[in-house]
Amino acid sequence: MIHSIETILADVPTIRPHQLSVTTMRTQTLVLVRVRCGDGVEGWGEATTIGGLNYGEESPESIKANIDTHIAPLLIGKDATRVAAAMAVVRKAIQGNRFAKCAIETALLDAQARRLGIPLSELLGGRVRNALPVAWTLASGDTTKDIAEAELMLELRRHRIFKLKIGARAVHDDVAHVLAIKQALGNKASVRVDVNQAWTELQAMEAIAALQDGGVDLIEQPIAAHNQAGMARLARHFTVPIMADEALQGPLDAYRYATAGAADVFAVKITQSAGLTPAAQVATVAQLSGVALYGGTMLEGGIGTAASSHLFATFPELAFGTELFGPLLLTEEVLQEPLVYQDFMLQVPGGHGLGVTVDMEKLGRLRRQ
Ligand SMILES: O=C(O)/C=C\C=C/C(=O)O
Ligand SMILES: [Mn+2]
Repeated sequence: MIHSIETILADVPTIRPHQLSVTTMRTQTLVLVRVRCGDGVEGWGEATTIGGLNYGEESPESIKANIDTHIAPLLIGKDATRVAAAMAVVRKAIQGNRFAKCAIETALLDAQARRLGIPLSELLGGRVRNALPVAWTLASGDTTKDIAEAELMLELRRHRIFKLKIGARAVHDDVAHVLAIKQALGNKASVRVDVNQAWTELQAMEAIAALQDGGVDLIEQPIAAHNQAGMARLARHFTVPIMADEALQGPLDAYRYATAGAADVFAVKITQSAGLTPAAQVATVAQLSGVALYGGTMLEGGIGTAASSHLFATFPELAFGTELFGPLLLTEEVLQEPLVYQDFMLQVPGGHGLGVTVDMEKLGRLRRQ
């Protein structure tokens, strides 16, 4: 049975400032959940988010408080081998708190997969691939630095798909920034943008026309998450694919977006979907409705990145790859063995459960006491 649930916060500096339209990150606060079971098996999950409360409505501190106070007590003593039943109790009793729910479900599924001696992916329907393409985000805030960084990533054969964070500057300046990078990289790389909701629909109409002409391959969440009708107009108006990210807070949003034709692509995020199971439902809605898929990140460390990789490995189609580079943005590694990134791909861990192990000595030094 479930013996204990511990939520650990660890502040890790990023390798460089990471500028989004909603915040500039210099550290990432990892939110790790450790579940220990009566049979000695333990499972891990992650609920890391971006910029405190700048990006979403849960913060590391609120996630820990709500797990410790409201969620863990529901689960202590429950049967650890019946994950769906345990999560049904949580989903019935707890409103919202999607990131917290994801970390709990991941930890329970990690433990159960370890108990069964199989990789987590095989508990999620089974993987169809062992490696995933991984994009890199250029977000230093300086066009010249971004171009140099992209050239380095190409040379290292680590990334050839680049996502540019824009929306903080004037539309004209952002467009010039993106086109300069696309110009510099040519067809050696795919260049995409993520606006993180920053534009009005009118700004998006003007900017996306220029980006489409400039050879940009994907436009992520250009306008407010609540403006579904606007996203549908943009998706119909442009040939460049429009991707929904913040708009997708679970399978019901996916269903509404798919039936309204409000996006060409869905960014699947396990935390934003409130868990691996609902994230799989988001992907199924996409597959059934002809919406393409992209594996998103919340800049998690190794635990959340591994969990996402196990789920994304089960998707029959993953037309736009993933952005599972979170650990590469951090200056400290919390896993005993880092995830393997090579030949522009992330290797989906083998082994039992998540297939990774936390370095407790390292985490002990990084965690908030
Ligand atoms: O910040 C990054 O580099 C990647 C993704 C983060 C959030 C998002 O996709 O909105
Ligand atoms: Mn995004």
